[in-house]
Amino acid sequence: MVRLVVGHSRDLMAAREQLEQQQTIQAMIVEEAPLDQTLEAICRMLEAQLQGGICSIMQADVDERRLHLIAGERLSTAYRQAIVSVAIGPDVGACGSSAHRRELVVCEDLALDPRWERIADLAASEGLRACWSYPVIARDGRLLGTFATYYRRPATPGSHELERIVQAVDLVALAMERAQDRRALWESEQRYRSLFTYNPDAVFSMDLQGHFVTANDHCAALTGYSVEALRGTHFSEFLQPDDLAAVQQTFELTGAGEPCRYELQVPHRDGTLHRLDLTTLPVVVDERIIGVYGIAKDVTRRREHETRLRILERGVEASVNGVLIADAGVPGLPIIYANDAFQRITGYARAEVIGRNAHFLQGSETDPAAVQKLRHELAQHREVHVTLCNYRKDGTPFWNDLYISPVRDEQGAVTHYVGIQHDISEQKTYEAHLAYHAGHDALTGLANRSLLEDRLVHDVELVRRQGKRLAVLFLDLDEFKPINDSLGHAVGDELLRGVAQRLSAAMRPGDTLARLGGDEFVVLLPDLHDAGQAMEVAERLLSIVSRPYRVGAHELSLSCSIGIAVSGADIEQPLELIQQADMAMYRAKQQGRNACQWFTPEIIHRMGDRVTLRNELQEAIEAQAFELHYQPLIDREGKVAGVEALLRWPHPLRGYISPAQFIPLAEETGQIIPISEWVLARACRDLHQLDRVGLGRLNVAVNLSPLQFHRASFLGKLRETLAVTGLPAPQLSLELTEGVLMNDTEGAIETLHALRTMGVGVAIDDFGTGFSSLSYLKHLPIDRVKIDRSFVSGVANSAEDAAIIQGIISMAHHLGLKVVAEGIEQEQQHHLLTAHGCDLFQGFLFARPMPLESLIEFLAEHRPLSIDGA
Ligand SMILES: Nc1nc2c(ncn2[C@@H]2O[C@@H]3COP(=O)(O)O[C@H]4[C@@H](O)[C@H](n5cnc6c(=O)[nH]c(N)nc65)O[C@@H]4COP(=O)(O)O[C@H]3[C@H]2O)c(=O)[nH]1
Repeated sequence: MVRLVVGHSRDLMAAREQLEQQQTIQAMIVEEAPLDQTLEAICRMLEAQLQGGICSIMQADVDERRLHLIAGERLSTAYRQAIVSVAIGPDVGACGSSAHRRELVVCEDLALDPRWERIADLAASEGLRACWSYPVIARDGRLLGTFATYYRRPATPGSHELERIVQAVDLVALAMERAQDRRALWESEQRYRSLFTYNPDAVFSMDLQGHFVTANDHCAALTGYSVEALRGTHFSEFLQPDDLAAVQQTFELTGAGEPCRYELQVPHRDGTLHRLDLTTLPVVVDERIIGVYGIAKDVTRRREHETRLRILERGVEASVNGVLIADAGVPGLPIIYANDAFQRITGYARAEVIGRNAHFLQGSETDPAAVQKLRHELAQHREVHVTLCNYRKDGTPFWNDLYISPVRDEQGAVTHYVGIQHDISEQKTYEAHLAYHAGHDALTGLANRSLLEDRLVHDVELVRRQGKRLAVLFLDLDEFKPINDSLGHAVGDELLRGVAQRLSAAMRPGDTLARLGGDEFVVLLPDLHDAGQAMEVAERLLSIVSRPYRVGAHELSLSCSIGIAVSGADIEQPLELIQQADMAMYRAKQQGRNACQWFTPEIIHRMGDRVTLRNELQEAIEAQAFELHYQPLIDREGKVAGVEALLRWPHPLRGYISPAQFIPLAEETGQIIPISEWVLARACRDLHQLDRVGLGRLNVAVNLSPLQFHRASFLGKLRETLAVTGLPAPQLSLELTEGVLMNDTEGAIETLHALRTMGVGVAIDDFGTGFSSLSYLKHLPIDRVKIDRSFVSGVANSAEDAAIIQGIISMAHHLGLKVVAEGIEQEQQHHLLTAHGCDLFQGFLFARPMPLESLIEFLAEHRPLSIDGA
């Protein structure tokens, strides 16, 4: 009984001890003691409960299908090392097999058990003979590990042992599961902490009132305040006043469970504004919203970048230049972008060009050298600028001034090419136009002086090498000026074009025909075997030019004078040939026009004369070295009816020089103006003096030069001269040639009316030699016409001249005009003219032009005088 009691109390003690051990282990589990320590404690507990049992625990790595030793201190180090990692498999010892089969595996005698073959010796040396392994399975069925119990003798478990083992395995499962849960929780915490800590954006949380609870370092960087300073601060303190209401609203929405996302400008502590992309989320714990999370991304730079990009993109889009972008990373450099201007310039729609290489714009006229340069530079990844001919979609060519630049990435590798194209077709056309005009005469389209000179220099060099000769023909029209003056510039221009056409048609390939201006043309004949050929050409041109022209209603005749200069073997200055031909032409003119003249050195002397004459004329003007002579006009009764003032130049060496010689030169040089002013003043003064000496108020006719008549100051000067000299206007007559009136007719008629108003008379000089007819006279406020001397000289012998004179006189009388005949040398002429009704007579027959003193004597002898008849 006592024994029983003793046995009973021993059981009780064992049970209590067991319970305490279990509680200790449960406490370790609850207190989260390290897993290996807890498991060792479980091993010790079971070893204490099972006589001779040695326990070890392995943890499963299901993914790798292995078991790793985690507890089993009672085993030797060598043995533990041997089983530190065991595969899970059907026949791998006791543990590998039980993990595989998920059931108790009993190896009763390790020495005999084939599953222990691999480490049978080791087990034997360890003194182990039996091993039972029990799988540790989680509540959800996962394999957690195995629990092994070794014996140093062959053994199989009885119910007692099994019961203890199952209890211990339950504790192992609990400890392992809790450890795994803890581990999972800790990992999850780490994950979320990482998300918070390492987030490149500012992450923060707020309580439901809007105070910061947590904030990562980026929040500090973004605001300029430390994380500590942020904590507890209300978000409103970081906002601009205008944003408060809107942010409050989104905060409330998020607080009510709705995530929000918006952009906001937030001032940094240093005053700079940062643009934030802000996301707010509710913080939900146990299905209850306890706060608001915020994630703020600083998009300031990105927005600035986007704005810049947008502006740039807009700039590219709106550019008047075509812009193409090609992908350098793809073979064939396909176009990936084309702007509107490209579409406008080329006519290709964007979709038609994307994906193609831009060389489809090239065509037959594209300069291969430009394309070569383009390819070469692009292959070197360099910028390139070329101007090349491209083609639009409709096939028309255009000039493309193209700049291509490589675009590089941060590593310097070329990723794209940007091509900027500028359609410079108009500019090219303009340049071609200018180039053409730089070398051509606008009126006739012939070469101009500049092109002529280039060709001359080139041709002289060529003929020198070929051993040939070159001739320069200088051609000047003979009667062009009067035609131009009388019929107007339009007719003159038409005539020049006609001449140019005829000359052009007569040229051979290689010849050059140029117009130097006015009525001067130059021909280069570069392919001469002998100089005689040049004369043949010149004569042919003379006859070509002299064929009649029809311009509008006018049938016109022209002739020309041609000077010829031929290159010698030793010519140094090719341009001299033009001067030489010019001088020869001038000589041809002097010799009666409509002629050709070779250049000879003797001509140079003659030309020198002309220059000398001009200089002497200038000296005479300055010294007022002219004289004025007067030739009387006689009326039908034989009385002196007036005088004509005629200019005389007493040359110190050459005696009196005829106005016919120097007046044309003076008109060319403009020297006629001071001369004319002197003549007018002198004539007025002289005639006024005649009156003062009692010889009466005689009319004086003064010749007017065209240049003088058309000057704006003409009438003013005339009034001034009359006023200064005191000559009454009715005593003055002005003699004009027909040509003067035809040129600028409107202005001329106006001037004539002004003269009539003043009382100054007007006579048409040299009547009959011009191109006009009498009919135009009726529109003119004139007083008289002077029949040209050439008709008067023929009146006695030529019936035709007599008829013309008769016609002129009757028509003039019909218009109320007086008729003067000049150059009367014979009585018979006077007689006939009187018979035809001529009113006034002038000529050597009555008196030669004479100085004023002689005129005074003449008048004294021929009294009484009258101005009424004039
Ligand atoms: N053979 C011949 N000739 C006669 C006879 N009677 C007069 N003459 C000449 O005929 C010319 C008449 O002048 P014109 O036809 O106006 O032609 C003038 C006139 O056009 C121009 N001229 C003369 N003086 C002036 C002047 O002061 N100013 C301007 N602009 N031209 C002038 O020079 C031209 C020539 O003048 P001149 O040599 O003085 O020549 C004068 C005169 O000497 C004659 O019976 N027989």
